[in-house]
Amino acid sequence: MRSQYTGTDVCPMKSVVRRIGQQLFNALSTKGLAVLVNHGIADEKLKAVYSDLDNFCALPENCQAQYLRNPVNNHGYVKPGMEQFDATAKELRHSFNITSLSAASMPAQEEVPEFTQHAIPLAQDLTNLSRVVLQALAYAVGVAPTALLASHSGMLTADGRNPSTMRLLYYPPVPPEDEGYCCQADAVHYTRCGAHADYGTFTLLTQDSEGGLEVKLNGSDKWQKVGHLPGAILVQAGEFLAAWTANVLPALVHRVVVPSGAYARARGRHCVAFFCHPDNDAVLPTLPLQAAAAPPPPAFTPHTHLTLHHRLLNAAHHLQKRFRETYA
Ligand SMILES: O=C(O)CCC(=O)C(=O)O
Ligand SMILES: [Fe+2]
Repeated sequence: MRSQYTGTDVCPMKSVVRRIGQQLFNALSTKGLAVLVNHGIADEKLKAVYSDLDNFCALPENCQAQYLRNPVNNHGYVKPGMEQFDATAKELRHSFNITSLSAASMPAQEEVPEFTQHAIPLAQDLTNLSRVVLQALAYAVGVAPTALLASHSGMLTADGRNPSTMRLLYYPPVPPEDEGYCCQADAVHYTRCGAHADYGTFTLLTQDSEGGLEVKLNGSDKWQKVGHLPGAILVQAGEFLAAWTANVLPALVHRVVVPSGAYARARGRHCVAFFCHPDNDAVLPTLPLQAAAAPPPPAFTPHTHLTLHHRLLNAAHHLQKRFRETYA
């Protein structure tokens, strides 16, 4: 059924999508985070992509260099240290951002044999799942069912009108606390991913079982660990959704910490994040819920504190600003 979706088509199972919308809205408004199960994306597809990224990360540096991120379309490889959310720590993370599905923009067959065959269908699945989430959200916030689909119509179309991105992430093992580069001498503090909120509408996040993801749930200033629920996909509200809903659906602040204990530190961690963004020229309707009093903004952080000025920036400018702040 999914393959019938084209651009702004509405998912035919209206009552199901409506119910999902209500549950999503409740979870995102009270916590900033929701969990999707029975979404139809097989775990094998994720594992295959995790392993392709391992193979990419094992390539010689000069070979990886051909695929370095292009700042114009945000597509490509981001090596450790190139993107920093936290200026006080060195972030140990390899990412491969995918904003174009053309085979030519993927690692070559001779270098990582099945990268393209695995990444493209997964990106299509996550785009389709994002469409269901968009439609569900539209019901929940009381706008026309097609309103959010229409303003996110260019996801992964590679024509430059929508910055949505599927990102593959690999966090390499780190030495035990009491030895190596992670501790003393240079006094540099290392982490896996510094605290931030994502920039777009929402993020779909899948992770392996290694742990380390922590969140500040709406209204709380305490970091809480996100456990691993096999097969589940997390939905995290982003800054654009927060701005559009006047913080009724606040952006989720999250980070990934280096685990403690030699065993856990000796293992790498994998994740796939699908950042769902509006089209660059999207004009979203005013929400009926904006008439209601908006809750106070979350306690944290430099990245989520959206001023009126930010809200007036269009989605594309906001994203470019965030890229300038975080990419070397
Ligand atoms: O690895 C993760 O679980 C989160 C990654 C992340 O937050 C990001 O890339 O924006
Ligand atoms: Fe994130």
